[in-house]
Amino acid sequence: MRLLIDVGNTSLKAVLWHNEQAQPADINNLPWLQITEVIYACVGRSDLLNDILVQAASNNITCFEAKVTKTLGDLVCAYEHVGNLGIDRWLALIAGFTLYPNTACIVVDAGTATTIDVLNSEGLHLGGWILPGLDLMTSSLTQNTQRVFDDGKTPFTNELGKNTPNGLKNGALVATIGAIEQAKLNLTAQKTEQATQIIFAGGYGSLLQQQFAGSIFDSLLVMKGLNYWYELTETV
Ligand SMILES: Nc1ncnc2c1ncn2[C@@H]1O[C@H](COP(=O)(O)OP(=O)(O)OP(=O)(O)O)[C@@H](O)[C@H]1O
Ligand SMILES: CC(C)(CO)[C@@H](O)C(=O)NCCC(=O)O
Ligand SMILES: [K+]
Repeated sequence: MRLLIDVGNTSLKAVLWHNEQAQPADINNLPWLQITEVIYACVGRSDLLNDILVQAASNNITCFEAKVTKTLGDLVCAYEHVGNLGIDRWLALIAGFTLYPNTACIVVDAGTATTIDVLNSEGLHLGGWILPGLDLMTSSLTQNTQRVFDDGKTPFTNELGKNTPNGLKNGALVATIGAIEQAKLNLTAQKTEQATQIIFAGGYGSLLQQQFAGSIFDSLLVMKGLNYWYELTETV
């Protein structure tokens, strides 16, 4: 089985991949005797990995760090400086491209930040945007104003706000929805015949998915991307 690790800005996530399925991994009690390789990606604090990489080395298990490259098969990165693109974004794109071949995709990863990446049906990454995540949007407002407050119980909805927490929470949600709508325009401009697949991942992915008919939420998107990255990179 494979150990897959995604180090983000808020948390480190790990799963064990076995028989095409993900199992939860307890990073304090890993089944080293059964692990065949470690594949990891990091946009956050790399020191969080130290302990695991040392344990892997002492068990003679090879570790692979996923990196962004200009191309991976038919997938082409939009960035000129590919090393600047977050590896989590690249992995989510790899997963989108592999799960929905020949389909234009908008890939949205909604965690600490919300990233929106646009991929045409040929595998060309057209680029994307980085927005503050929903919590960062609201906390930056409550922390930098005197009178904007959250009550800790108001949900995010797309309705007009009629009190301050509603205005705050819904403002963050509709800003994010609006950006996804804007992303769609970049694909219709490309005369794509097929419908665009919108794919959500991340802590707020499920909430956002409910705003877009026909879209999907995949909590394992980045992990699947890690697996595909490894398989596609090894066979090249
Ligand atoms: N059901 C949920 N489970 C986990 N997080 C949730 C949930 N609903 C909302 N969130 C929010 O999602 C965010 C966490 O998302 P996620 O785990 O995708 O990324 P992250 O670890 O914060 O980001 P990064 O990958 O940069 O570390 C937090 O802001 C959290 O409040
Ligand atoms: C935007 C985040 C923080 C999202 O996790 C990550 O993808 C990242 O650190 N990206 C680097 C900047 C970029 O993607 O252009
Ligand atoms: K993330």
